[in-house]
Amino acid sequence: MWFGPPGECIKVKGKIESDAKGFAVNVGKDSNTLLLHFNPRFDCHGDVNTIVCNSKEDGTWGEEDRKADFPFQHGDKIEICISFDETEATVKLPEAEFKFPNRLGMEKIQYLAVEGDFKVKAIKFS
Ligand SMILES: CCCO[C@@H]1O[C@H](CO)[C@@H](O[C@@H]2O[C@H](CO)[C@H](O)[C@H](OCc3cn(Cc4ccccc4)nn3)[C@H]2O)[C@H](O)[C@H]1NC(C)=O
Repeated sequence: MWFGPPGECIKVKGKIESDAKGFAVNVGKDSNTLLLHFNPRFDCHGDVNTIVCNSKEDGTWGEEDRKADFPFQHGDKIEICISFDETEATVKLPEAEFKFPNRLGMEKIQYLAVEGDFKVKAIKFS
């Protein structure tokens, strides 16, 4: 099942564990080819309260992009809305929005994975 860019968004609804160290939302072609690895870190890999974004091409990570804002707290129930076009991916949260370049020029995705300390409640393609 392919998911295309024109104005669609992937909504991931869930709850951040109360003792979360970090979680990640990955979208792309498969686990080795990611348009976006969106990885909020509460305390892991030496990062505290930092969102790390990256791409992955044939299994190789790209250049990390660390965001300034960290609009997450332990135990939060959130909805993350991911959309993208030929130039960039957009991650929309209730009070924040993050952009990440579409480095791979991906035009549609067929892979979504949520990992780490996040309890998925619902996933919606709209
Ligand atoms: C300072 C020299 C070493 O640099 C460090 O190199 C690490 C290894 O490449 C970087 O960590 C990796 O960053 C990647 C993004 O650039 C990914 O986040 C790598 O994690 C992949 C992954 C996901 N998961 C599942 C998961 C996800 C979230 C929570 C719990 C499990 N397990 N491993 C994560 O291991 C880490 O971000 C990087 N730190 C810096 C400051 O550059």
